[in-house]
Amino acid sequence: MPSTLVKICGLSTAETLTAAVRAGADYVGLVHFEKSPRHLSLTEAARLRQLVPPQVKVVVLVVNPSPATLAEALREVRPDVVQFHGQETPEALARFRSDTGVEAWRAMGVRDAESLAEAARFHRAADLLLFDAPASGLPGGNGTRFDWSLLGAYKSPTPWGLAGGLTPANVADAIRLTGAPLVDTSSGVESAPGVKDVDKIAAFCKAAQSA
Ligand SMILES: O=C(O)c1ccccc1N[C@@H]1O[C@H](COP(=O)(O)O)[C@@H](O)[C@H]1O
Repeated sequence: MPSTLVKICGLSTAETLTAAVRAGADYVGLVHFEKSPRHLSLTEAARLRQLVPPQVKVVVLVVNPSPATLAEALREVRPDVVQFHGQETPEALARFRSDTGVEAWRAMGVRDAESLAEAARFHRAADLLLFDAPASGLPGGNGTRFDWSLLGAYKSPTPWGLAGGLTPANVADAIRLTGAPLVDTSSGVESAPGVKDVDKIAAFCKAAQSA
């Protein structure tokens, strides 16, 4: 079985970004959302982007961005992926992909089995569905998990990933229980909101890669 892909999100310093790359993360996430403790200006995100080697993909996270912000993010940061973490519609995502050729991920809050049925609306529009806990306070990045057993028998024509409250201590169980092909964490590798911890980043990657 191929090993689980790992995304470390909300990186905001050169030291922690480099730690994620060294630990073998497949994706590194840069948050552009002013209400987040992990927010980066596009200039800061562009500077960090330059430190990422070609084998690691850069994800820019946005929440209901304006067309101008989205265009500027693409121009400045040149991400491999844009992670949409708001109420973006399937039509908007499909248009984004055909206009730009950039990969589009859509985060979905999972409350119950119904939520997974709703995700089907995005099957042709998104490159990947990212199942996260429902929004509380922020649209994401709250360190809360949902009932992983909902994904136990999940089959999808669209690639998908698991997020929400994942930590070095629980990620292996999460992978075993859900079979997630990709796992994504932010709060779980921090010492305080917005402050990444290099040891936790290394422990998370190791636990996910050996699950
Ligand atoms: O990280 C944030 O501040 C954030 C803000 C707005 C939307 C999403 C955000 N983070 C993403 O949410 C999931 C789960 O995060 P956590 O591990 O539970 O903290 C993940 O994709 C984060 O990148």
